[in-house]
Amino acid sequence: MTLPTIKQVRAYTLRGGGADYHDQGDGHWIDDHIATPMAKYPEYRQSRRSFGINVLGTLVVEVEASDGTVGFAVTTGGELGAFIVERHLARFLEGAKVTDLEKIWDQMYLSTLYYGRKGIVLNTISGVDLALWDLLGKLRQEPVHQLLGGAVRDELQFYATGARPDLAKEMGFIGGKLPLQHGPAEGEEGLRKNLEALATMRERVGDDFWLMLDCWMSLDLNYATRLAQGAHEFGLKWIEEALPPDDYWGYAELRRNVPRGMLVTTGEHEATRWGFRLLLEMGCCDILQPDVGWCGGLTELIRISALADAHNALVVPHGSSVYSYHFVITRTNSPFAEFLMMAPKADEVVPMFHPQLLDEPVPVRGRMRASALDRPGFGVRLNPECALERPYSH
Ligand SMILES: C[C@H](O)[C@H](O)CC(=O)C(=O)O
Ligand SMILES: [Mg+2]
Repeated sequence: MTLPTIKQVRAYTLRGGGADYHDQGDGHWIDDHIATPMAKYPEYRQSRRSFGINVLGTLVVEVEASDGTVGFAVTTGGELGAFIVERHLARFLEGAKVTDLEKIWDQMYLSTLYYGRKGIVLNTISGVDLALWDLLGKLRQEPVHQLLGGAVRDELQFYATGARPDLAKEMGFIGGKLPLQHGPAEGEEGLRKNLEALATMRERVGDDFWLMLDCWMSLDLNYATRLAQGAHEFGLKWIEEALPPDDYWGYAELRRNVPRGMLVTTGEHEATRWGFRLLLEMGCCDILQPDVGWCGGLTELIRISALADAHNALVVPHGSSVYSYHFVITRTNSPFAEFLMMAPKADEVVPMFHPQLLDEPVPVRGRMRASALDRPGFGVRLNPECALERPYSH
């Protein structure tokens, strides 16, 4: 079978929610006094947008094949990502075979090593990689999960991240992950409020519903240990991203410190097989949470997942909508998935990358049939009502 070659790569930016899911308006739960590493500065405590959590915006990568078929993907990356795609990475794609995913990944990664390795560069490489998978699926008229080896179960099960696990329970999710609101700078009173919020939620959801805390890199080892110990009586299932992502040593110690049965999870701000290898070999966590749009894309996630499996660790990707759904359904060591509640009050299910994608599937009663993913590529379209800008070209 002769497949076309890659004719052109284009990068666009988009604002307003979607892949940069922190880019929301006022009154959204996701920006309401959430503990962050910046919360030690009181002026940046109430809102994450105040310190720039939404400065990047969405990056849209389009890859057009010589027969006119277009694959695309969205991730967090905005104008910086667009520059990297247009002025640097495009050269490794244009003229290449559409099946050259491994070679293209290797060239993108190696050629950016001198300024890349993690962060925005890996977000961008992920976006290009996901657009290539989408293109390949469209050309072969197969969903990406089929290209990955096929579904290992009939449906996905989701836990929900948001301010209202009690409503998530009513909506059929298997668990709820609350954002931690107070960091160490808010002292003993903050710690008490954090535990009270968990206790209140436990009371509302009853004993059998999973409750987790997302600490978004905001704590230190001592505080995280005390929080975990205090949270044990309220049945906390896992403590997530308690420490800054570079503190591998702290995570290893936290994992030894937490009460028996409580899990330590992290990885949404980690990238590549080498970053995850550190987390695994140092015994930092029980569940790895790579974001498919940030960790190096699907091509890299396949490697991360195999490495995790050999260490008996689960992989439950962070957010990332369809890019995560197509992966999780194909892996036995990814038994469930995350759903980020993007409704401002976390009181209804809206597509995670709303409004940027059309045909984005959503969980119904906390579940998604594999058949909901049975369209070519990732099965989504760009919403033509969202205004694309192309800041650079080549
Ligand atoms: C709620 C968290 O602070 C963050 O916005 C999302 C996240 O870390 C997660 O979904 O996990
Ligand atoms: Mg998280």
